Amino acid sequence: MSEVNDKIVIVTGGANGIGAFSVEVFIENQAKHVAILDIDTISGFKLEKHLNTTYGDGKVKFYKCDVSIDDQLFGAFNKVLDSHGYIDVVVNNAAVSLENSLEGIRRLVDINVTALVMSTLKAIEIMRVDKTGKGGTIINISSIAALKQFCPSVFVYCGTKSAVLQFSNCIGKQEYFSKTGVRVITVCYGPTDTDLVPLMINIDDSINPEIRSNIDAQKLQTAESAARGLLEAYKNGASGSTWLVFDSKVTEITSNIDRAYDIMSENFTK
Ligand SMILES: NC(=O)c1ccc[n+]([C@@H]2O[C@H](COP(=O)([O-])OP(=O)(O)OC[C@H]3O[C@@H](n4cnc5c(N)ncnc54)[C@H](O)[C@@H]3O)[C@@H](O)[C@H]2O)c1
Ligand SMILES: CCCCC[C@H](O)/C=C/C=C\C/C=C\C/C=C\CCCC(=O)O
Repeated sequence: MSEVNDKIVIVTGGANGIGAFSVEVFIENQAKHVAILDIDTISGFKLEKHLNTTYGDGKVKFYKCDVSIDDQLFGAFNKVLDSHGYIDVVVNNAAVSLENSLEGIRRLVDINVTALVMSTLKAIEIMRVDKTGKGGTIINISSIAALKQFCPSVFVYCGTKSAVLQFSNCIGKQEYFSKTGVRVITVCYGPTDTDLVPLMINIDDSINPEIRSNIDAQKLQTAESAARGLLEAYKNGASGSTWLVFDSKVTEITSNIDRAYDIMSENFTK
């Protein structure tokens, strides 16, 4: 079981929603420090103040950072390293869902996929035991949207969450983990009550009413219960494992994913 005690943690998109509760759950469980990387300065500074008042000065620091801009992302990692000497855990949580313009779709892919890949690679570089690191954990946030073929839906958003799942599972494989000592775990949330869900809007306006009514019919778990599920995955997950946090219940679904890939590749020769 992996402990949170004394860990230096980064949470991207940690100013609101599930990310904000994830920050609190790590602090509550004795993390040494959590860095919030987010573009939302108002919520970020407010959360920093609230958590430092509740848990003690210096426990949390907000860094204004657009994760899709490499200089800002890597700059924030370097500041955390300069201040604390190490990074133990990175939760790649930042994402957007609004795909109602071509420009918005490009930004969505940049944030949901490219930034998450860059952050993962940077974190591995810092933490890998076969270089100068001492190991660590990366948790990449995917979704039920990667596990089911929703239609109509926000198709690009669903594609980005599948990319997160496949990338994280491949780079998290035991063969690579045994070299780097850096666990990569994927957490897929089910529908959760945050600002992201109302912003699921397709570029094809003709399908938006159906998307909306399908989503409105859903029971949403709370952002806090989603974050508590993340902690369970952190504590118990092996590298390359996948966890579903749906309706406030946490289930390891690694064997389902492996079975699905076995089926999809059954006619391929090795
Ligand atoms: N809410 C759900 O139903 C649900 C379900 C499955 C998966 N997820 C995933 O959970 C994660 C958290 O989502 P949420 O629902 O809490 O969303 P949210 O919109 O409440 O929070 C997202 C946070 O990311 C930040 N962010 C957006 N763009 C950024 C950027 N370029 N750089 C830095 N920060 C940025 C926002 O400012 C915000 O604080 C996402 O990866 C999302 O895809 C959410
Ligand atoms: C991302 C899926 C959007 C699906 C909308 C669609 O019309 C189908 C809905 C059918 C059932 C809805 C069940 C779950 C989806 C609702 C919200 C998912 C949030 C997932 C996420 O934010 O990643």
